[in-house]
Amino acid sequence: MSDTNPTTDTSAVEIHPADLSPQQKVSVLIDAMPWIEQFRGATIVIKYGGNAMIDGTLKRAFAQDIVHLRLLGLYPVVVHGGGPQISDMLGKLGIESEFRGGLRVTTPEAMDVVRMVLTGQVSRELVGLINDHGPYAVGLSGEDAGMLQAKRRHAMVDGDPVDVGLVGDVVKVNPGAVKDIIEAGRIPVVSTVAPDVDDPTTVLNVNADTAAAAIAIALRARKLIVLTDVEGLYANWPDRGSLISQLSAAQLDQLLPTLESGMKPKMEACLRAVRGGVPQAHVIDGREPHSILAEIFTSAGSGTMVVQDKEIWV
Ligand SMILES: Nc1ncnc2c1ncn2[C@@H]1O[C@H](COP(=O)(O)OP(=O)(O)O)[C@@H](O)[C@H]1O
Ligand SMILES: CC(=O)N[C@@H](CCC(=O)OP(=O)(O)O)C(=O)O
Repeated sequence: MSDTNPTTDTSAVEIHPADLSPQQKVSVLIDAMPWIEQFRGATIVIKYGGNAMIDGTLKRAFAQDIVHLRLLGLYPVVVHGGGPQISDMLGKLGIESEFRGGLRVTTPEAMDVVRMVLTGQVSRELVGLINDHGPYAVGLSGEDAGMLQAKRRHAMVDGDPVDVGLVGDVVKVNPGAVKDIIEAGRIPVVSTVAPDVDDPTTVLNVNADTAAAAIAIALRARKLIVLTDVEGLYANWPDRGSLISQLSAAQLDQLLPTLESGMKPKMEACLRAVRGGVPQAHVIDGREPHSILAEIFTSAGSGTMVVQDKEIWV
């Protein structure tokens, strides 16, 4: 593969386990073994986007995959979003909601709702779904044990900075609390609200993709996996034939200015993670049941993988 052309892959095969012969089942296991061995003991940060939380079946499959990772000896850390859920609640409460440059304009009134929905609704639901399998999940927010600190930021619209209210970027991660939970054999589920580094009594709304990248770097994770509602990154969105299966950080750097909001923070997060020392960052399809397992434990992988510049696979 050339240094400038990311690989594209459009193949999608749907097979049910009952359709496999015993020999095929054994080949699947044999294919998975080296990956299980390679990632045993690894911390994997999984960002679960609000748009990927489509229905109960998918959410249960997600929770099951997270528990499978733990049982196979990996250390999953879930960082969740909840943009659509926040918008729904703001709508129900009659509070106007607007995005500028991909960030929600967050008034103090809206911030109360963001915090309530992320920590009191989305986190509780995910913790409950994971704990259906055993007492694994512990929910915590960026406010707990000083885990995250954020600095207020602007959005960029047509090259100009625009005020978006109580919105921040993570500037400091103290991973102690998350590590304690992992060491206790449990699964941290993180909500990305964070105290303002310049005024700790104020809490800021943080984009969950970029927060997940910062957490992955601080935990020295082996992978950041971002689940969303498309197969991965398309070179020519919305051309479904242009899915990129892998690209280097340098290739992504070149592509970033061409990307639209939605995918832009996700790919910025992947770039930040890889440049911050995370060996691989992935964007995968959260609408596909068990796409996390397909990504980690199959040779083909799934979605789009961003790797360090020297690691591009041919
Ligand atoms: N180049 C691209 N490749 C894939 N998706 C893209 C691209 N550009 C824009 N998008 C949009 O980005 C969306 C994913 O971002 P978003 O809606 O913020 O997801 P989430 O809630 O999972 O964080 C996709 O559904 C798609 O509409
Ligand atoms: C500043 C900002 O825009 N914050 C996001 C936080 C939630 C989020 O990122 O959720 P998804 O991953 O589901 O998009 C918001 O208020 O929607």
